[in-house]
Amino acid sequence: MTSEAFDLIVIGGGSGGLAAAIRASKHGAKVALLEPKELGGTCVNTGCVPKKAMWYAAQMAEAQYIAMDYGFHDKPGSLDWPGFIERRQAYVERIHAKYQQALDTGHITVLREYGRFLAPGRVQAGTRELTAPHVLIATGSTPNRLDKPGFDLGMTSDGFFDLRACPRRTAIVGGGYIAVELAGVLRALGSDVDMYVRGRLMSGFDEEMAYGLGDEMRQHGIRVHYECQIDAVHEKDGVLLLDCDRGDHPAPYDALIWAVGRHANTASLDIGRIGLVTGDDGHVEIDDYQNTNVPGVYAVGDVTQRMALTPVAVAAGRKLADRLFGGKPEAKLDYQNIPSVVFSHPPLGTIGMSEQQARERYGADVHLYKQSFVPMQLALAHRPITTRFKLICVGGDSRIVGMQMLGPGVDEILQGFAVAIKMGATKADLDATLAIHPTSSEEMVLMGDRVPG
Ligand SMILES: Cc1cc2nc3c(=O)[nH]c(=O)nc-3n(C[C@H](O)[C@H](O)[C@H](O)COP(=O)(O)OP(=O)(O)OC[C@H]3O[C@@H](n4cnc5c(N)ncnc54)[C@H](O)[C@@H]3O)c2cc1C
Ligand SMILES: NC(=O)c1ccc[n+]([C@@H]2O[C@H](COP(=O)([O-])OP(=O)(O)OC[C@H]3O[C@@H](n4cnc5c(N)ncnc54)[C@H](O)[C@@H]3O)[C@@H](O)[C@H]2O)c1
Repeated sequence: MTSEAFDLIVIGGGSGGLAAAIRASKHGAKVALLEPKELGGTCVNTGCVPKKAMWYAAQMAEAQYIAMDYGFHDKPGSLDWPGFIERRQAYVERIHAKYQQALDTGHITVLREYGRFLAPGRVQAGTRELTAPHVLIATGSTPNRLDKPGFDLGMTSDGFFDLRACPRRTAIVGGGYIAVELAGVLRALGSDVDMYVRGRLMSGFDEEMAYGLGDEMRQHGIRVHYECQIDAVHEKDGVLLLDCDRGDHPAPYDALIWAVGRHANTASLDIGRIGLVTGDDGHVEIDDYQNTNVPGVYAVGDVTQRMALTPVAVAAGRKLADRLFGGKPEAKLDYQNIPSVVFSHPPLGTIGMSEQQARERYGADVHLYKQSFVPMQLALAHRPITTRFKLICVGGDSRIVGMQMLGPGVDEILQGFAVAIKMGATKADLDATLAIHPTSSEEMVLMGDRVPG
């Protein structure tokens, strides 16, 4: 086996790995990147990008009904699903090409192979052996399936992206990001959707917002079954039947989607050889600087299970490259106040703490401001989707420690407020900002008195 020396070996060409490799090459490092599949990883190929494309299609489907309410008399049409998938895939391929170009510009050696540790600074890639003082694990995660009878009859989010038509009736198991997002998309595109949720929707999110989302999803025609587990799945006459622990006998389905979390991709890495420490659920343990327990071996992104979001993987990868090669020995990602949007129907935006987390940390010092309203666009259409804004504040100066929003448009509203919160904004800073009228976002700077309690 020939051996080639690099400054950095990156294992995984998804969001985190690409960001680290490209940034390190800009700092002059000689980099090898290992990726056996398409460039871009989960986000580009089976995550954010195709998901958002489907979400946009779903928004278009809904807009047709709003347009009819406004007096446009055309009948709503249904999506040319295969045609749209082609358009979606063409967009994804443009992203692949852009990544390839950036890798070429950085003179990064790309090997379309799985990486496997031979020793801490030695990695096998097919028939080649690579060495480097620094190795980054950025191998991401894979969707879970539960281990119960008939469970292989269902698909995961990966399978959803392979669909070539809208299933007539869909069951979704899970109540997290992927479950609520796919439920909203499928419903809007014409599927009859049931959700089976072990506890509540979006656990870890602000409870009031999560139940608010459940209410809106119900209004949207999605049946949400709370505190319900599926024990087995059967196929009969071409349809899927579920056994539910509550003894219900749900209707037959054409498709079943498992959205029950993801596990870290470490199996292919042979981490036993280097004594890498992983957590109970298999994720790679890291410190604040993305160091693992093995000197010279780092990890970023979903494989660490620390806020499994693309911008987090990207920022962690870039900070690490800056620290190792960019003369910034203290560079690290600040994991506080990371904004996130769930592309549900309607979307849910969050930054900072939920009310429950704030009360646990600050007790009686927590106070709230709330606003709810029907957005003008929908009031005109007689579609009473309620937008909910909630500010979670602490202290005499009402410093904002959490901002929660649920409603149409919040996916684009949150980012600007996230800047303010990162800068330490107080309620008085919002009050001092003039409204942009008439918008939904203006309600965030027009909130009245504290909510009692
Ligand atoms: C359906 C869905 C929707 C999502 N939507 C959003 C969203 O809207 N916004 C958002 O911020 N996040 C979203 N996410 C999460 C986001 O996709 C991930 O957080 C992000 O892709 C993580 O990047 P990563 O680099 O850690 O891993 P990945 O992007 O998964 O990349 C890991 C790469 O490593 C490769 N690999 C694995 N093992 C090896 C090996 N041994 N050798 C070499 N290569 C290997 C894999 O092939 C893969 O390409 C979504 C995820 C899903 C599943
Ligand atoms: N818009 C976005 O930014 C976006 C979108 C999709 C995914 N993501 C990221 O990807 C990650 C993975 O998404 P996800 O939806 O798979 O995970 P998740 O952690 O958000 O949700 C997992 C769900 O599965 C349920 N679950 C787990 N084990 C179960 C069991 N044994 N039986 C029944 N239910 C069970 C949980 O209760 C939870 O409702 C997310 O945490 C998020 O970080 C982000």
